[in-house]
Amino acid sequence: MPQAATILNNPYLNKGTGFTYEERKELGLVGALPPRVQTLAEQAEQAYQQFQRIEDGLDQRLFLMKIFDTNRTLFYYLFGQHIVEFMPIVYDPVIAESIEQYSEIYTRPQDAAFISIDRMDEIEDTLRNAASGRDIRLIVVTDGEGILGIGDWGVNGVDISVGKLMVYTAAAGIDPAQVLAVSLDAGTNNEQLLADPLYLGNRHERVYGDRYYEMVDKFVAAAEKLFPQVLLHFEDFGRANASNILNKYQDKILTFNDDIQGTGIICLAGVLGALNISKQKITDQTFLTFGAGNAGVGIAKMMYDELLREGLTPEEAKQHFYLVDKQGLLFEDTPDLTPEQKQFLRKRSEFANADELTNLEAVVKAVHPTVMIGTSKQPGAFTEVIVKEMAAHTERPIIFPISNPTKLAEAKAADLLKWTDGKALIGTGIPVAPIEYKGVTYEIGQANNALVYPGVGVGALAVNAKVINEKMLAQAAHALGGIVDPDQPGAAVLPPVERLTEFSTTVAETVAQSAIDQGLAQTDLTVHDAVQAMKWEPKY
Ligand SMILES: NC(=O)c1ccc[n+]([C@@H]2O[C@H](COP(=O)([O-])OP(=O)(O)OC[C@H]3O[C@@H](n4cnc5c(N)ncnc54)[C@H](O)[C@@H]3O)[C@@H](O)[C@H]2O)c1
Ligand SMILES: O=C(O)C[C@H](O)C(=O)O
Ligand SMILES: [Mn+2]
Repeated sequence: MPQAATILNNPYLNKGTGFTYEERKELGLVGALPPRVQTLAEQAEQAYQQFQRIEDGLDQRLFLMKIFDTNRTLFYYLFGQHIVEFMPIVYDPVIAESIEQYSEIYTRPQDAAFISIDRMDEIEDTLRNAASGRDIRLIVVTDGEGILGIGDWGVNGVDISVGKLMVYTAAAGIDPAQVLAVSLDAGTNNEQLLADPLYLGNRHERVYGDRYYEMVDKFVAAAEKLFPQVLLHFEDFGRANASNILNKYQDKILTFNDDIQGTGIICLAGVLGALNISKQKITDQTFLTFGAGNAGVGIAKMMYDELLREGLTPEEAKQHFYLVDKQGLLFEDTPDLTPEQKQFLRKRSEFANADELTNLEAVVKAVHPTVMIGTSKQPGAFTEVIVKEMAAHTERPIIFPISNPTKLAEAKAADLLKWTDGKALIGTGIPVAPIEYKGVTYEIGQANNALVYPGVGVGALAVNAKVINEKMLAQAAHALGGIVDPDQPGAAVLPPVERLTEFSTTVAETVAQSAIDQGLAQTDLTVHDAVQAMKWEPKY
């Protein structure tokens, strides 16, 4: 291929009209671009004007992806300038639409690595080819089985890996040339995809069990071999596999599961922020988690560990938790429990009406939660009756309906404020604009793991941490909670997305310091220098 085309088609190298005349001469680009040389700021302004002419969210995303595909510096410059506006388009909730339509609207692989369970001998080549000589430090991998709350989307799920990585760079500044999105295609049980002639993944049912774990093992081994300093971020795996994978690798390699641990930290941070506002203690709270899957149990575990750190015994701490799933309140004799759910079961003898506790309303009446978190994928499950019942027994109910995307949220923030007369302390999965209620402007915290995983990952990478452990995660949660101004009327329980880059640095430094303090870091740099050294800036 002639040199001009090679450069102009490489998004890591291409500056488009940003190439100076000298560069054009040097690189063999003379005449291959319109004559005018633009600055990055001018290119961004032109792109933003085009963006503003597009109305539909998915079309806006496709436009931004076109820039991502052609000029990654321009993409991140633009993203950095419009972070609040672009987050819901590049990431959740619009990313859900792009995943559902991935095969139909596919144009480019976006540098992802596509691993197939049917070709396990090609795993190493796959990673090597997708990396194309890049020094990979961060992989976001998904098998697409539990995409947000929308279920099994097979290979289409790769978009969540691409999207999560975009947020990493925008928030914590990791060099986009050092990241790799990976799809593990074990098949899909999504009938719609299996019947879709355009579906781009393996057209067979999902493989579980030994062969599945053999694929994961081979992927992990190949990734560690090719990229010895890599962090493996697992995203949107199904409930049956996610914890098994985490438990298998978390003490051996640098890895974490975002849905279990990232979500746990952001919810702990949100609860700490809420308690700063209500001036209450975490040890006085009663936690109800509705939807006890990856996120739900991960959240309960993070809160439970916090109660232990506050000095409660395991027995005392457990008394603060109630898990509710499809079966209702989870008891010791409830059928079909997952191993993770078994950490937080209740005894039927605690209740006079245990057999009636098969739905959320009955459980809320019986246990009077002060913190209620929704990770159930059941839209509208936090009804007016339930929320009013909760609010009748606690001054400032902490309510986080965080199922994604928008259509799956357990409640809308505006309704929660109305039903509790402005008392609810709210966290939502997707961004929500400020809400006026009785003369107060309520800022709504976004309890989405995106506010915290970039800092955690980059902090761990910055000091070459050997593992990511509970202590680092807890300290990350506290670092975020501390950024809230609790005395402002209508204050949010979490810091605003417009300060994402600032608090991602705080989280990164906290995690890096924690790794050093625990003797788990491998660096000679100071924390500040190490985190700064990870930072890539979009500039020519
Ligand atoms: N805001 C965030 O940062 C964040 C992070 C992770 C997950 N989530 C959201 O949480 C939701 C769950 O994700 P996950 O990864 O835990 O999925 P999961 O499949 O592991 O868990 C979902 C749980 O909900 C339960 N459930 C299903 N129907 C129910 C019902 N009628 N009543 C009660 N429980 C029911 C399932 O049995 C399962 O245990 C998704 O919508 C996801 O988008 C949000
Ligand atoms: O992707 C998100 O928006 C958050 C979370 O990881 C989820 O699965 O919903
Ligand atoms: Mn997720």
